[in-house]
Amino acid sequence: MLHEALKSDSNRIIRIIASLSSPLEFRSPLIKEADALEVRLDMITEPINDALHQLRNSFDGPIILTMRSSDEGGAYAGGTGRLWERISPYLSDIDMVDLEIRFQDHAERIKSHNKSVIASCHRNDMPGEQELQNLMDTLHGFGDIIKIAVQPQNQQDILTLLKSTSTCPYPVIMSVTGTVYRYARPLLCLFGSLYTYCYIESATSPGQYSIREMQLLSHLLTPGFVDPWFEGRPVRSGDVSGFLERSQEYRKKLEYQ
Ligand SMILES: O=C1C[C@@](O)(C(=O)O)C[C@@H](O)[C@@H]1O
Repeated sequence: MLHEALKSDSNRIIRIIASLSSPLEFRSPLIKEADALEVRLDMITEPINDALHQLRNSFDGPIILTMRSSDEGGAYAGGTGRLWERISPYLSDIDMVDLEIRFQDHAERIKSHNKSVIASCHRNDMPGEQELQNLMDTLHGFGDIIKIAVQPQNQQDILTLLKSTSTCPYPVIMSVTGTVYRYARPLLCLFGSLYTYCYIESATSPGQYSIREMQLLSHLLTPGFVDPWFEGRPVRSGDVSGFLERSQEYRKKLEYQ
């Protein structure tokens, strides 16, 4: 069980959205270890009013409602006309709605219900730097947070994504689709992406890490978890006495069971 100290550590900058594709996952003990939850309504066939209400009462982080279109990797083929009837019954128990560009006309109505909009775009290719910037501007036109998931083709694309994320003028979630460059998922958080998506029991997109895997990556990659050996001063000139005790104390707080 992830030690609470790990989740509460303000240094942890790789924050996890657990993407849920079945109400059975709502009852997982791992739910509490996510920073936010995404309910993939397009992948759920039965009504979830009661299950979502119970989830709302048991989870204190943001809950996102997503209806991913079949054109962008999801299972929803109902078009924009039916979207409102599908999502409106659940608005009282969620905080944000993920809206693709094709559904942007619903943004103001969602905001009028005091819900935030994650304006999203998912592509199986890799846009250039300028196209990425234009896409960010388009998404910012209707979203409180922008989200872009693209498929890098080479390491240069990864550098482009990291640079675009780190210079993005808006609150951004940047992700990669596919498995070849999945390692970029946690790195994008180190360069400014607000969250990375993971799964609890079944992946909702190729290349996703499980929440357990991402917790470990978050622990190992987040600057606050680097051994306090240097503590900002070179070992040679610093007084290294007490390092072992300090690092053992530090590690005690972060023990995994
Ligand atoms: O947009 C995203 C990111 C995602 O596609 C992923 O690659 O992890 C998973 C989706 O559920 C989510 O809505």
